[in-house]
Amino acid sequence: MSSSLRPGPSRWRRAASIVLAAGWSRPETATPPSRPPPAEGFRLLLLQRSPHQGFMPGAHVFSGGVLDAADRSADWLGLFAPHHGPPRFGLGPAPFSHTAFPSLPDADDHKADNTGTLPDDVAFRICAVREAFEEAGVLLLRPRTSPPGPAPGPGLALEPLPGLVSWRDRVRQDPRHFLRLCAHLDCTPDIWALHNWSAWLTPFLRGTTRRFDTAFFLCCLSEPPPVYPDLAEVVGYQWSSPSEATESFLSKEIWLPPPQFYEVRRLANFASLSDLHKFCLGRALEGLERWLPIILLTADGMVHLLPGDELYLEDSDFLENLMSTEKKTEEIMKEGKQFHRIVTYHRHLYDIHVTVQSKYKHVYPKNSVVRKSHL
Ligand SMILES: CC(C)(COP(=O)(O)O)[C@@H](O)C(=O)NCCC(=O)NCCSC(=O)CC(=O)O
Ligand SMILES: Nc1ncnc2c1ncn2[C@@H]1O[C@H](COP(=O)(O)O)[C@@H](OP(=O)(O)O)[C@H]1O
Ligand SMILES: [Mg+2]
Repeated sequence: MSSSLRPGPSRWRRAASIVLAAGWSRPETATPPSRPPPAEGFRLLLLQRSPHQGFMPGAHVFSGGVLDAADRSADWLGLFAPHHGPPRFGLGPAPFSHTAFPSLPDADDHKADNTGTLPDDVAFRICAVREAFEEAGVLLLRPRTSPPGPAPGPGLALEPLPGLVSWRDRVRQDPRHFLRLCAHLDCTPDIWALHNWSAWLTPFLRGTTRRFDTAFFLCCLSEPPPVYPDLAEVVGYQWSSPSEATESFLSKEIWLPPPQFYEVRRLANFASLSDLHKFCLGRALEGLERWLPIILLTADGMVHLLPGDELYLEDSDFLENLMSTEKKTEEIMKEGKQFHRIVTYHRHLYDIHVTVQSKYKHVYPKNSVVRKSHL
């Protein structure tokens, strides 16, 4: 096995994303009769990125984007008062923090003076809520008069906003308008409905110039809100259960990047929205590991190695490196035992292998089995 070096540290963009899971009671008009109804009682919002995006063009992803200084502004304090404020804004005790591999060179927005700004736990949630509004027109807000603390069950998005298009244009042009929109509606971002779920670093691949350090939050809604793609960054959307999303991916209707595929498969462990919601509440204190996938190029494919896999090396050289081997993927798989990896055979065929125990009370996906007919 060899490693391949590329000069220069990447510029990391801190970002946030929401996995929006909604209960589903609509008639099954969208499911063709040839397909069985989905096994899971909830669906996930997948947004289709524009083919003109510089990063992951055309991919189906969860809504999300880069943290803006406006998401951390102390101007939010007045809106959260009087019920919520520093240090935790009603988010409950801080989750355990875990020794994180890798440590990153400071993100650009961290180099600025951070005094007087909101804590990360709040700012990333505001970012994720703002991006869901910008990209999908979904408003995850809560009236300022609501009782403090997290809601006991799945929530609801706000009704469609009169003047959506002009508000959205203003927010897209200047994210500071999002605070003004919230003040106008006498609401705050529903930060309490966003549960820590995962955190992914964009893996190193030759030619990848944009890399993200993304916090993924999970948000359960009792029913799917109307979605209005912005038709700029996002050109379409679908609500799919984990099994439907997997099927759409395998049948080449949609393309999912590996981390999003992993999350979809992980969510296939849950039979219902209430199970998923209870699970999120139950592990609120457990904290997260931020994962840097390391790419192993094989003679005929690519493997995304994840922490815990026997080939994964906690070596910061792999922030700017990949591994390569002259062996074929099948040979590499036969040689190993301790797996936490996504094997990519081709653009529309990934296989997840997990033989390690999950950490911090999270769930990992079940092994997925390659159908030889797809190879
Ligand atoms: C939400 C994003 C940060 C997008 O930000 P943008 O809307 O472009 O400002 C999105 O990049 C995201 O969800 N990132 C988290 C994980 C990630 O970076 N995934 C990319 C993986 S690419 C990959 O695995 C290599 C491949 O193409 O096979
Ligand atoms: N009409 C459009 N078509 C394609 N990409 C667009 C677009 N309008 C904005 N974008 C891109 O979407 C990204 C903004 O994403 P977000 O707000 O989710 O972080 C920016 O990419 P860059 O990050 O490359 O500048 C921006 O250039
Ligand atoms: Mg985006």
